[in-house]
Amino acid sequence: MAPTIDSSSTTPSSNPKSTREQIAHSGYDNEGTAMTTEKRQALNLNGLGPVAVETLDKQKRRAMRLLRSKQSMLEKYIFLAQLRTTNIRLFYRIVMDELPEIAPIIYTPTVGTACMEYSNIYPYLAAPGVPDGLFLTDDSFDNLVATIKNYQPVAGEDFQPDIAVITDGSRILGLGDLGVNGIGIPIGKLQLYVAGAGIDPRKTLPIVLDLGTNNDKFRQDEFYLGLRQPRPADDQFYPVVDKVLSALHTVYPQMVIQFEDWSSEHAFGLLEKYQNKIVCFNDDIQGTGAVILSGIINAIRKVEKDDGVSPKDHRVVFYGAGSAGIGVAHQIQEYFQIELGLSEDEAKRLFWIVDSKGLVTLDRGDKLAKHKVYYARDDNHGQQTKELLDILDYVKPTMLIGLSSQPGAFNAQILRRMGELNKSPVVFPLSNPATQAECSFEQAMINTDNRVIFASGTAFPNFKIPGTNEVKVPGQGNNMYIFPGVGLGSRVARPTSISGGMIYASAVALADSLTADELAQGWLYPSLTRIREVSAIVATAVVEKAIEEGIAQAAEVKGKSHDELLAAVNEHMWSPESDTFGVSHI
Ligand SMILES: NC(=O)C1=CN([C@@H]2O[C@H](COP(=O)(O)OP(=O)(O)OC[C@H]3O[C@@H](n4cnc5c(N)ncnc54)[C@H](OP(=O)(O)O)[C@@H]3O)[C@@H](O)[C@H]2O)C=CC1
Ligand SMILES: CC(=O)C(=O)O
Ligand SMILES: [Mg+2]
Repeated sequence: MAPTIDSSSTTPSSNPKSTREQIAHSGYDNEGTAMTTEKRQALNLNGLGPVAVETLDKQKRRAMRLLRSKQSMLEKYIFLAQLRTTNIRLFYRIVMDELPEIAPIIYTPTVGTACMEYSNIYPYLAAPGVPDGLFLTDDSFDNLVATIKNYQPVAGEDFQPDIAVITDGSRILGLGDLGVNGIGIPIGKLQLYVAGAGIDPRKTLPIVLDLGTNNDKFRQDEFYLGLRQPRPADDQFYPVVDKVLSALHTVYPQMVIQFEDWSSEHAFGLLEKYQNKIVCFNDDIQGTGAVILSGIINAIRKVEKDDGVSPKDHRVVFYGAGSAGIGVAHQIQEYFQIELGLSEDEAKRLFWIVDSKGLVTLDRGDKLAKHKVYYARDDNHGQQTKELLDILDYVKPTMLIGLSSQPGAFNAQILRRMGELNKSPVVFPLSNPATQAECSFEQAMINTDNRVIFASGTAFPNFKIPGTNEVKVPGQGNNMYIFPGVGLGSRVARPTSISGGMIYASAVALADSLTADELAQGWLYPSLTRIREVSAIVATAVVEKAIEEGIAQAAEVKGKSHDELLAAVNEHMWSPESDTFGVSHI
């Protein structure tokens, strides 16, 4: 509990030092210039700042002016990170009000730069004594439990997290193995949980499991802050992860765990092992699968309406066969089976998967990773195709989906070919951050005579069609539209596990969440400015599916109508104004 303050009096606290320290060490308690004169007196802060008492809105306008004056995106990231640890309320007011401007700073693409630089900037990000993430490594079970309990973001307040995002830093966006520097990703994802789905910031737990790194450059960098050792082999890796997850589950049995940016060689195995044991999901496999299915549903509807293409006539090339590519393929396949009535075999035959060695086939001669085998083609008659252009000529796809982290892979020739093959080619270069994207929106527009149906993982600028006043807005196919709603829905329904049905329901709900105006503009995804409304829709669908499947444990959701569930979901949402933040409620 926070130090007790007599709310009926303005007498200085009997222990002013501890109160001051608490404010200095907690962005949850510090209101900065918004603190009333009465509170300042009660906390014995007289003379420790200028007299002005400001509104949150005025604080926000000043902070935005300073933020916009910063030259580089990394400086903006650092500024916001510092703001977050010194004044949480102001930070989230800004993130929520200005999400389209702030998301590219706290999330992709800048979070990628911040992770690359994390060891250089870490000491300057947080206020002294304020933890901004939990750093775990291989240890005994008892020590892990003690370390987990040691993470208390608000001094003296009982910490009961709703959601943890955990990475081992082995595949950070499309930037590879960044070791302990990967902590920036769970931090950024959880900020979107707060801004996008109203998860209480005091109930979020960002975790990096530092088991070393295979990034030689980092291991030799004098400023690198993680363990300077190679990553363990699988016979060591899996037992350590098991111990860590058991410790987390022991301390916080109700907490939802989101796996994030684990290398594909482990991501599938971990999901398979834990998805029915603990309440967890893998964002790169399932969150990405759902968000891209949602965009594809709207693309299918659009080309059917505009060009008369039958949904069953789509052929999809996946460029990239990692956790994201295969996760997306499975999710779209489910749609083809459920909504279009195709058999499993018919649906799966509409997909061609490409990895670094070319088209994935059963007779290619190499040992395929387990997650690729299901989609490996057996109808290639011995022919192996390596180049993407040849693959396009062979498959004649209607859709090209990039999850390869290969910048420029969708070059002018590839894009032109997609434009020749289709009236409205669907091209999704989804790799992150923007430096890793397979192509930009501008390139896709120019090389398809502006006919492309487009979504990218990182937001690209709008495109003004030359010689006209028409401005086209690119879609952003990023799992940030899904994971906040899945987490919130799981928090509300308290399911025994997060089922495939719940993930599928989240995708369909997102696809159906666009307004008539958004659809009329040809958008595939809703505006980010509506993220809370959209997350509530997604979360409600998740809760309803959990109830339908009989796995929801929360008694209060059972027997409720759709509107009642939507209201219950909205009631769960935290907002900066509704929070009194420890000592500030005097
Ligand atoms: N938009 C979004 O919401 C999301 C985007 N992503 C992005 O997706 C990307 C991939 O993530 P993930 O699947 O986990 O990563 P992986 O590294 O596991 O997968 C990358 C895949 O791309 C393949 N690849 C590499 N080079 C080539 C090449 N020259 N030609 C064809 N294929 C190639 C790899 O082949 P091989 O198997 O042979 O090595 C591998 O199958 C990342 O950039 C990530 O940021 C991820 C999640 C969400
Ligand atoms: C968005 C995301 O999760 C990724 O690029 O890994
Ligand atoms: Mg990810």
